[in-house]
Amino acid sequence: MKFSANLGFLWADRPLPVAIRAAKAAGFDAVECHWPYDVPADEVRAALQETGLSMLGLNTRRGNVSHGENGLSALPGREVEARAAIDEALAYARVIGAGAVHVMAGNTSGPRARASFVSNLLYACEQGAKDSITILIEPLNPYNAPGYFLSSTSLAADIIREVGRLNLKLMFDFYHVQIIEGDVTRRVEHLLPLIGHIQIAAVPDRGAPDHGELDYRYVFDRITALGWSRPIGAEYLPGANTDKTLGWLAAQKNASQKDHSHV
Ligand SMILES: O=C(O)[C@@H](O)C(=O)CO
Ligand SMILES: [Mg+2]
Repeated sequence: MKFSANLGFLWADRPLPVAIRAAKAAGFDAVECHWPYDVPADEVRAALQETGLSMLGLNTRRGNVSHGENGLSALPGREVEARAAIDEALAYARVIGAGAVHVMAGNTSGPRARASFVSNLLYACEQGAKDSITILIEPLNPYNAPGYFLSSTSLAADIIREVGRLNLKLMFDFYHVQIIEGDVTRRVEHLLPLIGHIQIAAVPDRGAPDHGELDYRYVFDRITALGWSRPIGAEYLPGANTDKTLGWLAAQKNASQKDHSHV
């Protein structure tokens, strides 16, 4: 199995280029991030080139975070800002060679919000398709993201079908999906054709994926059996020292080496 370090959480205590090097040293196969915009894209690209890691994805800006905003793309009347955030994310992704942009919906609800989201996603898909960039949408649970528009995988699947673009995909974060809906391994199987990226964390504390109510050894076996071979995003809260939380990664790497030596 392959894993991507989410540098929004892992090694978040250091500048992004340094965190990229730490992920390489720890044995990750790729990296991903949340909002890299304070760091010049050239510096990130240089660290990626030096380590040979790919940045899988990044998020659009959330808007006015101090006022509780958590994305702009489903907010009626905010289309100009939403599209500027999409343009900014796509431009950054192009410079660093990132394959995906997560378009954040925001805190809202109702039919006008849905229409705004669909229209902004169509825009994002059209712009992203020029450089083969995938657009991701991610349901977030109500504890971490109260009032977030995209509140379930079924709503996400409906919207993906309505937008009808091949480069619009679901970000299936086991942490959120377990809290929102449960039944995670049946759900990942059912939604597989729509899924563009998978993320993991322990539930309910969002720590390393080695404890809590989900047994990730079982989850990893199921995902592998379904044919998923792309890196899985480790998006968990490591506390003060990320390097001390990586026992689960070493265990997975050892297990895959043993599987290969038996072939
Ligand atoms: O799960 C999350 O919170 C993230 O994947 C994210 O991109 C938005 O907060
Ligand atoms: Mg996530």
